Amino acid sequence: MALRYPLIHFTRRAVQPSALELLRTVGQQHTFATFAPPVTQDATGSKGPTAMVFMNMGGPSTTNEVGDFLSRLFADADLIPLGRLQSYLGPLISRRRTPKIKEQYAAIGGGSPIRKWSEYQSSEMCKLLDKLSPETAPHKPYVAFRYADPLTEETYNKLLEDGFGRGKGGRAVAFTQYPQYSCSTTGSSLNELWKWRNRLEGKDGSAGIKWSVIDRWPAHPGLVNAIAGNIENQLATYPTERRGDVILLFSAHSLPMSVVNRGDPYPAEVAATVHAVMHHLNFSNPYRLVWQSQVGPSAWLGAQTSIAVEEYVKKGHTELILIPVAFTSDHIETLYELDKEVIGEAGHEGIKRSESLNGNPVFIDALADIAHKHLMSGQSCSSQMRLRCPSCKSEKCLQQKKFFAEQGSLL
Ligand SMILES: C=CC1=C(C)c2cc3[nH]c(cc4nc(cc5[nH]c(cc1n2)c(C)c5CCC(=O)O)C(CCC(=O)O)=C4C)c(C)c3C=C
Ligand code: FES
Ligand SMILES: [Fe+2]
Repeated sequence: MALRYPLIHFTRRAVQPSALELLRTVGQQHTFATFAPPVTQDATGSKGPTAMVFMNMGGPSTTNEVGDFLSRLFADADLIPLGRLQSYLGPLISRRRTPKIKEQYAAIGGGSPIRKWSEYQSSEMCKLLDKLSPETAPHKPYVAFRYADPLTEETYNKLLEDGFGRGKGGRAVAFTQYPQYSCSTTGSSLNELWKWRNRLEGKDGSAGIKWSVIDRWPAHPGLVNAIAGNIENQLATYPTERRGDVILLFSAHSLPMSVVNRGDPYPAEVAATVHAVMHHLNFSNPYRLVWQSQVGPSAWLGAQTSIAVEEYVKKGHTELILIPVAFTSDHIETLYELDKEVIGEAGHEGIKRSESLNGNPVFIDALADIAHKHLMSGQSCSSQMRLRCPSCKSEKCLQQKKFFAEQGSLL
């Protein structure tokens, strides 16, 4: 069998809180021990508490966690299908890849900031949501990662300890933090959530947690506004007379062509984000969407970000802004791949990057609005999520989608 992953070549108000402020805020999160167990309706008319579960891939918080992170990632057949050899090849590839990736995390400060940002974003969003949606308050923030702590299993157990499910009912919203849906990212997180739901609550799930899913939000006006604000901030650093000629290079994590050809919705949804941002900016600048972070020798969706920058420089374009568009916080692919490799190696001071969303208050308002609209809609998931990829053969996808769709109306 051919080895697909051969052993190792393999704003507006964008004021970011300081690390200290962050710690303080996270420390002030609602402590759930004080919450009453879920009820259908309390004396104030609230149907809460409502658990708001932020789903994402996660990342190693320290370099010591890189090995475990990669071994979970290469064990995920929804992301990297290695067939019957998965349990043999996955650990082998991840072990061989660990030293290189460890160095990259060391170079960006010793770990991924994703946990810190996810905890901050979810707790800030819940505070806003308590005001926007008293009917479903209080809202309790949770984070469930696919490959790093807190893992989905741990978070599901926490939900049960906190009085949701197992005969007590209660409502939880699985809120993907990937704005654009891919079966390799959000799909994988939902498969994992569904797996732990079956293992920890049993398949019949009588008075189990009532789940609904926010499965995509690629063109939400708040997301668009936050990305556009960051671009405008960076554009303002160029001289006025040349500002309109700066190339805007939107960059998203690529997908293997096998996933694209299966009919994955991600490329079209990323393009929808880019178009909405450019519309918001009144198409002020020339732009392109390019794709980064290809791994291994198989064919991936292009044009590749690093090559696009090199080629534009060769054509004499040395003023361009790279814009991360498919991830909501910093990670090695912004801080290492874009900043150190692509921009660092290009060696032109006119080549810059717009900020990631991180703690941007415009973005946190957007999260609250997305969640509020979802809670008011009563929908268990979007109609788009009910449809499988045309060439999907996965029984897991079929059952998972059926489960979430059958949660029915939540009003
Ligand atoms: C929306 C974003 C992402 C998509 C789509 C995605 C698909 C995808 N990724 C791999 C393989 C790897 N990804 C790795 C790291 C990684 N991936 C994303 C995002 C998406 N991936 C991020 C943000 C990160 C970095 C996390 C961080 O904390 O910094 C890795 C591990 C790193 C490495 O070994 O290079 C692999 C491997 C595939 C195969 C895939 C689509 C099928
Ligand atoms: S792979 Fe897309 S629905 Fe199964
Ligand atoms: Fe990835």
